[in-house]
Amino acid sequence: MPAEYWAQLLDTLHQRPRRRSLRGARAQGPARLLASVWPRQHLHRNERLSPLLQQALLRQSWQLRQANHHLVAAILAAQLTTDVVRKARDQMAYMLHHDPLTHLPNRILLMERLVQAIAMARRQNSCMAVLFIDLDRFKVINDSLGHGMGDLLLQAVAQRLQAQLRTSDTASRQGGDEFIILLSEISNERGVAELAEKLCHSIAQPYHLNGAIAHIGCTIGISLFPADGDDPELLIRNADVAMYHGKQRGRNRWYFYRTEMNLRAVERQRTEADLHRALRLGEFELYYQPRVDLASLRIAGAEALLRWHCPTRGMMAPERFIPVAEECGLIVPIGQWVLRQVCFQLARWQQEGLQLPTLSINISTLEFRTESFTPALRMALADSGVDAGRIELEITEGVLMNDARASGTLLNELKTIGVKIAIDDFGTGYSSLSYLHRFPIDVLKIDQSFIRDIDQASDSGAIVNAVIAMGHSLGQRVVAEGIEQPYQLAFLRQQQCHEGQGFLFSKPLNAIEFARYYRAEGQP
Ligand SMILES: Nc1nc2c(ncn2[C@@H]2O[C@H](COP(=O)(O)O[C@H]3[C@@H](O)[C@H](n4cnc5c(=O)[nH]c(N)nc54)O[C@@H]3COP(=O)(O)O)[C@@H](O)[C@H]2O)c(=O)[nH]1
Repeated sequence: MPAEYWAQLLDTLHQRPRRRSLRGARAQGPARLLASVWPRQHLHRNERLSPLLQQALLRQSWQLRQANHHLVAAILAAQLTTDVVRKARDQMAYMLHHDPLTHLPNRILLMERLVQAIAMARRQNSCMAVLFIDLDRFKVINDSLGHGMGDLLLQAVAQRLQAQLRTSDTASRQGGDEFIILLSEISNERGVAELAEKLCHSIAQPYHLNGAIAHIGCTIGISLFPADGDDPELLIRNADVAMYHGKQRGRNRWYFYRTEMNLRAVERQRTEADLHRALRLGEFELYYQPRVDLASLRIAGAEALLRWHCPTRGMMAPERFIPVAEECGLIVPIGQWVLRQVCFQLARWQQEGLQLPTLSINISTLEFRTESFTPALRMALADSGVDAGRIELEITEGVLMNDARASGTLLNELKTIGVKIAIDDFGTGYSSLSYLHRFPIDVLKIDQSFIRDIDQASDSGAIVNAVIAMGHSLGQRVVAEGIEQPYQLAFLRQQQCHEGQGFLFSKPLNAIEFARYYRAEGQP
């Protein structure tokens, strides 16, 4: 055994450092070395170790090896534990930074990368882009095919997005059907536009999901650094504003952010706040547009149309505020106000001897689907004492066909109340003819776009003819909207369209003007 071995062994046995005293002895061989540290009686005269000591040393040596093995095992165990901990830590970090469904980076990771990309773009005096992507009509897929299919679709969309990007770009999912892409190195707007176009095209290709085929589009809003913002939040917000703006224009397209869009968003918020006040302070008024029986040219009824006397912005047409009211849910209390107002106006006119046969009301999707709708209608009818048969509810095709089964149930309930049902803007939406036949519908109102282009030779003329013929055969009254010209009236009368409405007869009038107009026509 080398002297060093024995020296280490003795160090271990005595558990104290002996380096100083050993230094000199080491050079002289094991016996000298031991003699320097070990009591003299354990050495033979020829300076060999006594058997007793040899045994003790071997035993200690063996114990030391055992101790070493335990130490190695402990180190290995510690190493294993560290690996498990590291793995768990890595997994947690991954989960914290990624969307569990698509495995794309989530908002946290995107924000980190945005911060880095902005810093880099600043240093290099370069540009970058943020693309806010929202799927069009994803809810319809989710509702019709189920949430499982919806999840598969989102995963497929994530893959298609990633397939179009470079490794330096980041595609992230924000939740729901919203994705954000960070393009960290862009040369010009044109390149971004081309990529956005490719993304729209790719997303719009059919999806084969567990045997079903789904179609979906997307709307993309784009903001650029540094032109549209110099921090992550602002870039995302402006891309979102551009996307939101796009949703209202035309879907499956991309839109660069423009400052005016933000003004529009601010305007929308202001409208929402003002609508609350309008309801509270009674700033709404109903106007009435006569509906004329085209055979006799006598007034057969009227349509109630909402107007808002906004103290700061003047008279507001419904197109400026109904979409906002629908989005924020205020259309429900506004609609209930309209219902009561219409019923009480009819009752008032009746007391004044004005016998208007029918008064129609526009009903929005949200109102129609709200549970309080039929109770509110019943109450308005009961409180005003008006005959339900004189009230007509105008509902669009879209409202009816979006959950046709529930629509059928609700329409039947409305029929038991006794009100009439009209399909508004007929021809512009999607209707299944079999449902049209089964639903208890009294009136089809042909959309004014067809009347505008009416002409014996035009497609619109052919469509109008077909709707009139269908109405006749299904026993439904057909009303043409937007009659402005005598030739349109002549065409409709020739085709035996039942009723018409439009500026040719009268614009919408307030209640006093309407009563005057009605009496001037010589009607009771
Ligand atoms: N949920 C509710 N929606 C409502 C209510 N009141 C109105 N609306 C919705 O707003 C839409 C627009 O209404 P308005 O600006 O009043 O326009 C109506 C008419 O003024 C217009 N019209 C009528 N005749 C003509 C014409 O000859 N030419 C022409 N260019 N426009 C004309 O059409 C509108 C009526 O259309 P319709 O409802 O399809 O019969 C309105 O369409 C409602 O959707 C409300 O109380 N609640």
